[in-house]
Amino acid sequence: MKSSLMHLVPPVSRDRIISQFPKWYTPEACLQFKEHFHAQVRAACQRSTGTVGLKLSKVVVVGDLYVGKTSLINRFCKDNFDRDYKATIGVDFEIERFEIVGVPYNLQIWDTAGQEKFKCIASAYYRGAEVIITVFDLADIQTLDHTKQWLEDALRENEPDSSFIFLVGTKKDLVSDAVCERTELDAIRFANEMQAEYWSVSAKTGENVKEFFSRVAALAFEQSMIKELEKTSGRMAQIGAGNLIKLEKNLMEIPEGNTQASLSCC
Ligand SMILES: Nc1nc2c(ncn2[C@@H]2O[C@H](COP(=O)(O)OP(=O)(O)OP(=O)(O)O)[C@@H](O)[C@H]2O)c(=O)[nH]1
Ligand SMILES: [Mg+2]
Repeated sequence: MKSSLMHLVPPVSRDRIISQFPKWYTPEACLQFKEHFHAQVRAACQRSTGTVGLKLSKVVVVGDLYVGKTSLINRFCKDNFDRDYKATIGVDFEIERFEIVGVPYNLQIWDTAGQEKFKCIASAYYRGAEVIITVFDLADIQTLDHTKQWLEDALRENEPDSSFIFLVGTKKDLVSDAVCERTELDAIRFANEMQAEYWSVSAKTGENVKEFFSRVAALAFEQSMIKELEKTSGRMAQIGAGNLIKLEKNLMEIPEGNTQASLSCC
């Protein structure tokens, strides 16, 4: 039964297969400087029999109207770009399939409306976001000022410290390198205050779009795997301060000689 169902699912496209941890955009505003997946996560992925295949993380994209949220998502999910503006009404979502360290994984990407009149509809979908992407327009600096409010609204609907936060400057193609660099300085300051990782992208040219979503997927995947390991090992796993993970030997297959694994995530 299982194998016949497997045949119905087309393979994940090559550029959605992640085996190395994708790199950050700038070290000045980076959530985690890791270069590899956590050892326990890799081990769990190798043991995985496919039951973790239904993994899905919720991503919510917020920001002012016209900043390019829909365009960013469409560039990544459909590889297209529409120069005409069609306002998002309420919310919309896409599911994007990945394979991370051999394990099938999905991002459910929620595109929300930036227009004030749709805000109460859109905010009903903020709950349970593992990732919050706050978007502004590199060519319209005022939209950066509004990102903190968008983030605050999204965080209000979620448990404290339960979401990864990204700040994304869009329309990189519309600004010169000098303007981009200047705006990035402000954006990086904002990102640090918001405890967000920063990226500059262009939906028009596609610059940094795949890299950005690969990074989102890898961070969200690892976090959800760690949560699952914590759950399955129950009392034994504990995430300590500074993102240290400590897992007992018998359950987590730690090499002989170590009484405890203690690996920094960042
Ligand atoms: N040159 C350029 N234009 C862009 C880019 N991204 C979006 N745009 C344009 O900006 C306009 C707004 O883009 P949308 O993606 O619809 O904006 P939005 O944030 O989804 O807007 P709402 O749905 O109203 O919240 C459209 O005309 C897009 O073609 C980009 O990277 N470069
Ligand atoms: Mg939109």
